[in-house]
Amino acid sequence: MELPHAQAAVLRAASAEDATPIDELAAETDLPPETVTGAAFELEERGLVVVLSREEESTTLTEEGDEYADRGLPEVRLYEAARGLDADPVPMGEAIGRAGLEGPEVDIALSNYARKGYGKIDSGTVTTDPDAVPDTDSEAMALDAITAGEAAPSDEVLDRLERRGLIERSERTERTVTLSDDGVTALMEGVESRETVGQLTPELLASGEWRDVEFGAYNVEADAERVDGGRLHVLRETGERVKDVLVGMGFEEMDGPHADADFWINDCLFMPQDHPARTHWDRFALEEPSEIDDLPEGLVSRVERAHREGVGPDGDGYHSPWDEGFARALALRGHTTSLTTRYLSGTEIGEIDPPARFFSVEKAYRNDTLDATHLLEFFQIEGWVMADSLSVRDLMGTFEEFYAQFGITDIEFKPHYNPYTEPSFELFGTHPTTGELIEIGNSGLFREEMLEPLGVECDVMAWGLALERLAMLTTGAEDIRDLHGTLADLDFLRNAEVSY
Ligand SMILES: N[C@@H](Cc1ccccc1)C(=O)O
Repeated sequence: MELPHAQAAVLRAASAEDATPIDELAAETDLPPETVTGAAFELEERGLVVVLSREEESTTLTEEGDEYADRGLPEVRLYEAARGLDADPVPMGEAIGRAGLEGPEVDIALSNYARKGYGKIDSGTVTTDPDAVPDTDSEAMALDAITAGEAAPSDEVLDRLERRGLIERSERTERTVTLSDDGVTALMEGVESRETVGQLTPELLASGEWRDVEFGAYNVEADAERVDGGRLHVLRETGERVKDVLVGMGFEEMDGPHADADFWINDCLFMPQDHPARTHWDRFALEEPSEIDDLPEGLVSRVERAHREGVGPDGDGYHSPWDEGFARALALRGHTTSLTTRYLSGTEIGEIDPPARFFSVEKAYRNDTLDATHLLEFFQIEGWVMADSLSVRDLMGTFEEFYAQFGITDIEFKPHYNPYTEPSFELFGTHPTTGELIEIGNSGLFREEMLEPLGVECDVMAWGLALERLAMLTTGAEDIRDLHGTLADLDFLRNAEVSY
């Protein structure tokens, strides 16, 4: 039988008794592993070998892990150094010096010391717990086992080492090749190798040689090196997708300033000036410039009147002070509803007649406490629909249609309160992995006290949805900080898929 060179070599190197790993065949045939894999699959297609694939998890030490495997974990070294000194408690500086800890190792030692029960660190001194046994430190033992290529330690220890950046775990496909009966027969009858050409070159073309050579087939299943090229950030990708969906639903995009007057951010929304969200605690005020130059005069007095007296014959205002200076103050917008008030007032693109639909996917800024579901700046999916007659059913139907585009069909609504909408609803979605209900948005029908001063005479339903929360539902991220910011998980960002 005549076979291309690589296939003939692999066939000769394979055995009928043992399953030989690709790496071994590569070493034996002096061919690159990708070529061996390709040849093995082609031989399997001819029925001459059997290729078995198995997923293997491999663990390797990082540079830092390697160093600790060699010199000991910083916290263990600190414990041993402190034990060796004749005092208890030991002055910290002395223990650190004796342990030979330098630079970042000092913090690493201190932060793991108490966690592992080696003793206490208190006002510049170190105490040692006489019962601690650093010789059996599970992390140190795991580092040793990995170095020696011994059986994998428990997942829990591996997780901790991975979080400390001491190991890297990766999955690879391990393939083995075994001769089939037909393969053995072919070898006994004799196999000759024939050269094949892997790549068409300008020389082959120019010389006309391409007419006579035999080209090797492409193997699209061969293992290839993984290359992490650049890609759009999941949030950006989700945002782009949201825009496409909304444009598809007939919405037009709004645009406007990130730093804006409180007038547009709050006063036009019938937010009383003494509302708790308007204190300096919650907003990022601008120092320079601190005030907007121009506000539309007529609108300012209509808004002031609504705040003081309410709207309509039975209207009632807030009976609280209203000050134009307060309305002029500039801040980073705490919600993108400032774009909605600008557009509804007619100052951006002129009067808007019903029916109309507008949206934005833009940043908002709040002085919140950072946690798994809150960031200081985040993207809001703002939107509103203006029509002659709208009901809560229209609002719910719009959300159902919107979220269904992302595969989310189980949103829940909860009655809520906003000074500018009546009725108001909060939206919740179920997290795909934790099963927890998370808040994904806020919505309602704008009330008269807001619409009348803006000169809007028909119904408007509106909402602000959190883009990050939508991304958490579609990607399964459990912590918003995995998506965005200094703690973002690169692996997650490389692999996350935006599902819809
Ligand atoms: N501005 C609200 C969202 C919202 C917009 C419009 C109407 C109702 C609610 C928020 O940030 O939570």
